[in-house]
Amino acid sequence: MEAITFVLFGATGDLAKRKIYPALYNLFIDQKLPESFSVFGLGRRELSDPDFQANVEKSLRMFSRRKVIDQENLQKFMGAFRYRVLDVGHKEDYKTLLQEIEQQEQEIQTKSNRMFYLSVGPQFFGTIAANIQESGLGRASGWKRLVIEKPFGHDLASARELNESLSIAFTEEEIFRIDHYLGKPMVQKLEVLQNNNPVFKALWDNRYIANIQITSNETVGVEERAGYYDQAGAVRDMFQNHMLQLLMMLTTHSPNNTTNDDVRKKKKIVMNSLEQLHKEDVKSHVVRGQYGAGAIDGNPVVGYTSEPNIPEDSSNDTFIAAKLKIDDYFWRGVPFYIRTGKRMKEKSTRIVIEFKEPLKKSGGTNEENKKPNLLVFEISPDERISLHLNTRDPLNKEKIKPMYIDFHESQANLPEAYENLIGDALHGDSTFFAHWEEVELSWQWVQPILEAYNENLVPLHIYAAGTNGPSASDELLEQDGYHWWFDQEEEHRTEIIEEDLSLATKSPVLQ
Ligand SMILES: NC(=O)C1=CN([C@@H]2O[C@H](COP(=O)(O)OP(=O)(O)OC[C@H]3O[C@@H](n4cnc5c(N)ncnc54)[C@H](OP(=O)(O)O)[C@@H]3O)[C@@H](O)[C@H]2O)C=CC1
Ligand SMILES: O=C1O[C@H](COP(=O)(O)O)[C@@H](O)[C@H](O)[C@H]1O
Repeated sequence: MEAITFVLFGATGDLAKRKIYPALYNLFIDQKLPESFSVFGLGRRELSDPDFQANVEKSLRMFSRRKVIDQENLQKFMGAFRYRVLDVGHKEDYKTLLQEIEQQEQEIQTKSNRMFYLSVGPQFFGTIAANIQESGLGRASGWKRLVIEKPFGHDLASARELNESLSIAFTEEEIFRIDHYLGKPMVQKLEVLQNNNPVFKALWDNRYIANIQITSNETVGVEERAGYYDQAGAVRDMFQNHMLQLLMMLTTHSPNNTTNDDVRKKKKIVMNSLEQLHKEDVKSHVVRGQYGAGAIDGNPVVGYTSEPNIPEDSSNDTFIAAKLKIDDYFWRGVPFYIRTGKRMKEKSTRIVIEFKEPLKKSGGTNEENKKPNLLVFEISPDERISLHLNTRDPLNKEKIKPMYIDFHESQANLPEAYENLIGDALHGDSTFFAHWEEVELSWQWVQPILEAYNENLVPLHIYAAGTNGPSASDELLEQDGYHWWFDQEEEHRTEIIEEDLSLATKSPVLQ
């Protein structure tokens, strides 16, 4: 791999500490960084190189999935890090930085490949891009790339404006928009699972699928992010990006051996086929919620408007459930229910595919226990694929008994989302990054919801912390004859797992 200079804006920030340094370290240990790799960390505060390196080491010890034990490797890794003061608005800071970077590139006599990672607030993106361009930092003799974090805009208009400002200095191929859900190992498997397993591929459409449910529930509240979150809400923080990306990754129908361009094209097709909501329809398709006081794991927690720095009269959304439809050959008629919320009963990100029930009653069997077939992708906190089937109860031949086929991979050895994504960006592979057209189409779909919220056309349901959200979200499915799977059925499911462990040798297991 060619030499790379990694220029990190926001090197003293929370994201760098919790995600970026551990990801780089794990890539280094896995020998996925080039031999010649240097990091210029940037921020306004004064820091010496040794102090900066000590901070990086602290972050590895706190947040890396691998224990830092090998001193020799650690010293080698640390040797790549230096820190420079740069205020994003000070043009002369960029010039000084350019001189330093050029000097170093000359020392190792290599082509200049520069990756600019903007781990700073989005209000700085445009200024930084312009200054990179103006200072000459963007004139690399090799490649240059820009990695940016969400939020990408506040609505459709601001996202477009932001994109224009980045285009001054970077082409679309050079921009890598991070959506960390796309880096999650299970999400990266969805397309491969579909394409390489005829049993899945054959069933992947409206002939066999009754509905699809995509959930990302969290138990945490707003935490220390009041300033950002009270302006964003669940719709911007999670739905417009992560949730719609999950929908795209699940529903694309791609040929085998797809290139990243194919994946992006297919995702765009899905977004273009989404039935557009009008502001007036939002109320019947979207449930808006905000958590009130309640309990998480038995511990009392305050409601959203009593959280520090949240205005008492805030009508910000901390929960959203929506019903979507994709009007294309494969998905016409299949409802997609998507929800995400804070201060929910459990932390769980999962996709549940509920299959249709075309089979006639099998003669003589008591079908009271019969359940629809379900295919479940658990994305986090654990990774698991499970298939729910019906079989004969060996103890009572007249009865149907649910059976559960389960594949579980230990998270411990899996790379983290940021590791996957930063590794891909260093290699120039943009498959698991959000293309501008997807981002624009996502904002376009969400825009009527933002407007309806703004004009108070959608009621704000207060739900108790530690529950499954407002009952209106259950009604969204009930009116179509469905329910959210696993909200009420936790015990039932645990029971099945335990029972099936005893049958493990008899049951087929997806491995
Ligand atoms: N933290 C997280 O988990 C996540 C964060 N993000 C996004 O990542 C970005 C960074 O977030 P986070 O690390 O939490 O933010 P922090 O507030 O923790 O860090 C902000 C960083 O920006 C630097 N900075 C601020 N103003 C300037 C300036 N004028 N010139 C130069 N540097 C400046 C700060 O350095 P200094 O004070 O030294 O100038 C600091 O390093 C944001 O866009 C956020 O939305 C996205 C997903 C998750
Ligand atoms: O991007 C964000 O994601 C996290 C949830 O991520 P997960 O990987 O833990 O599911 C969320 O807490 C945060 O509000 C949001 O900005």
